[in-house]
Amino acid sequence: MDQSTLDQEIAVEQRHLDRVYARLAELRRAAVRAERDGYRLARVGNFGALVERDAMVFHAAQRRHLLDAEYEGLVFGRLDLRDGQVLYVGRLGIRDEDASTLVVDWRAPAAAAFYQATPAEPLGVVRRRTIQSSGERVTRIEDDLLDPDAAPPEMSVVGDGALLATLSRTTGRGMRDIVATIQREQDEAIRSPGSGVTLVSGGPGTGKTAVALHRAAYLLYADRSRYAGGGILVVGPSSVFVSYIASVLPSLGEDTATLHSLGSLFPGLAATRTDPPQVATIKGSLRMRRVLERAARDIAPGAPTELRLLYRGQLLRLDRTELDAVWNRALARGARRNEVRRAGFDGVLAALWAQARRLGIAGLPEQRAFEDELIERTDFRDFLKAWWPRLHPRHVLGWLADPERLRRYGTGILSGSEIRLLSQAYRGLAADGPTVADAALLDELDALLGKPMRRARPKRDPYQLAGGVRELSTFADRQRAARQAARERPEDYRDYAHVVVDESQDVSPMQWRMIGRRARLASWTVVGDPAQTAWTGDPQELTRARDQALGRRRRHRFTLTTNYRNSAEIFAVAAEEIRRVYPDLPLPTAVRSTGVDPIRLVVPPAELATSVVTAASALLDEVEGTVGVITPVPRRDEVAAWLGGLGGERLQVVTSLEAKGMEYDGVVLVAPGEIRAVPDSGVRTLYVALSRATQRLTTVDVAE
Ligand SMILES: Nc1ncnc2c1ncn2[C@@H]1O[C@H](COP(=O)(O)OP(=O)(O)OP(=O)(O)O)[C@@H](O)[C@H]1O
Repeated sequence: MDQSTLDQEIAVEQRHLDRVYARLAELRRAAVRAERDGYRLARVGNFGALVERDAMVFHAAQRRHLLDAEYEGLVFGRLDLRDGQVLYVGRLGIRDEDASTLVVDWRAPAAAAFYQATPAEPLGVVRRRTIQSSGERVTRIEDDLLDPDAAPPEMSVVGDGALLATLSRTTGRGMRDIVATIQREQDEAIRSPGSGVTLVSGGPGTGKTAVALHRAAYLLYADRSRYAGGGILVVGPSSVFVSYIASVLPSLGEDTATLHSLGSLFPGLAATRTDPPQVATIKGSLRMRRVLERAARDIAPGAPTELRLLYRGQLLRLDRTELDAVWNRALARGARRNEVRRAGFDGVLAALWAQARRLGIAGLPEQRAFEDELIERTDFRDFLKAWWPRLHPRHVLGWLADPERLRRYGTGILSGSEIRLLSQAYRGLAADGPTVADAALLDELDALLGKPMRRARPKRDPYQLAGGVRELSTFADRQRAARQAARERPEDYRDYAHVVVDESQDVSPMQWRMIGRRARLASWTVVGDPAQTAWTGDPQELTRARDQALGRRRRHRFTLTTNYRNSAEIFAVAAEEIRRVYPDLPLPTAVRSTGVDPIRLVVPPAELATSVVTAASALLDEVEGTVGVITPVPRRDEVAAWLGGLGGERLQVVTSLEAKGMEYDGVVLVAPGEIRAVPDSGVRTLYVALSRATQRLTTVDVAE
């Protein structure tokens, strides 16, 4: 391919891009005009005009926001079809003044061929072109000739593959969007039906996360009113991971999805602390539900065990047995304790009334008046509050820190050694706060305790200012408030229209229940890789819990087979590791080779610190992007201290568990032997850690 042909082809695409950006500028001006007209309308001053203005300004502002957000790389593809038609594919659809199509949205059916056409099945596409640009300038084009027989003689074909070019680029701190280079098997999963459950599996680096996020964007495009209305919830394993992927959805023009880590799904919690694997396994087991059921019905610590009241000179007394009888009656048949407090109180009043009658107290009024009299008394009200307090799940979780209570709740459900382990783990609860696994237990307790009866607080209206005027001062405020209103749902919102679960192999049975509570009306996308699981509990229990959450919805299965992340040299090391436990596991194929083998160091314990620091500095010099230092869980803080602030923003220290789903250009893996030695899940966790790097991997092991 000579330079002049390439220049000519680039010039052709530049002309189209110029037209698109000129049209974009026009559309943007129109949006600004609509906003201005909206404000003018406000001067009319009546209420109807104000409401109309709100709507007009909001839509215009939204449109303008979208046009601004999608500015970079707006057009990234071109299809030359057999019938001579040319289609441009981009981040959003744009029409010319005469309604002819300038750009097709990548999610539209017409754009599907861009991702699905292959030489074996060209789907009417003769040439597929990927266009890269910077600002408004075309910088590079790459072609695939899919149907040579149908190509007109003057058609030129340039470049040597957009995919590999994208893959060799360095990574920033966030995940990149791959909208220009989505591959066919990925596209099929992205566009699978919105209903039911879409299950996507595949080895490390096969694009499961990328697919899940692009699918969320696709669903929002395909049926905006349904998915933006109900909302899409994306659940990832850790907060490190959630901040890593958070950049992708806005870059796809979507900021309406809600992202949560497993530790932040329970309202008001942002747990990042993890438990040792054996403890996490106990906390994740469905048996915990039965343990929590017992706790949720138990008397609160320090609650009075009898009631004594002096009434008109006579002692009224309910002893423990009588109180327990009232308690059990009120809590019969699965009633939820916070919701039946009133029934408990009524039971106490009824028992006292019966006693007063038996005692034949002189001047006893009617039952109603007797009860009113007691309820007025502070000592009686204090008793009720202490005997049947309104409980938050955190209170009840806190009871598990008392070894005697835990033993009582766990007997016959957990083994003696499990109770001891759990008891030890909960010793730190008050000081360190709940762990990630506790989030699911809090959520379970919330379901068991029920909602306390409270008067509902009026919901805040983002447009409402003091004095009841629906007004906002500036345009920026209005835009921010409107976007926030779309995203901000009540803290315990549960009616999502779609739920995406990433790294699903690490969701414990109790966590499946927690997610399931938010997905009763939802369709699902579930992505994961069983070979990367850290779960060490009963696999059947895990399947059962997952199936229960997913219900009877129809399942659509997809498998991804190409590893786009690791160089072939790096993935070979990871593959060797996982083969120890799964000799026959089908593994993905890594498409890219760097010609650089990973470095394996083994050093005496005293030299570990200096070796890790040296290796990290070397990688910071060698790669342009990020370096991850992955450590065994107990060593994280120690290793972070060795490294000080080395590398600044470019370097991140994470544990082998936090590394899940993450990606770095260079990885230093500290003490892989210690990660492998963790019972049951060690090899799988090491496999995850070994498959995080795109360019360089150095492992630093400790000599025995
Ligand atoms: N079609 C593609 N074009 C370009 N890059 C891609 C493509 N598919 C995936 N990638 C890149 O490959 C890397 C791995 O993708 P991703 O993290 O989604 O994989 P994963 O299957 O979730 O991995 P893991 O299971 O190891 O966490 C990312 O950098 C992603 O951007």
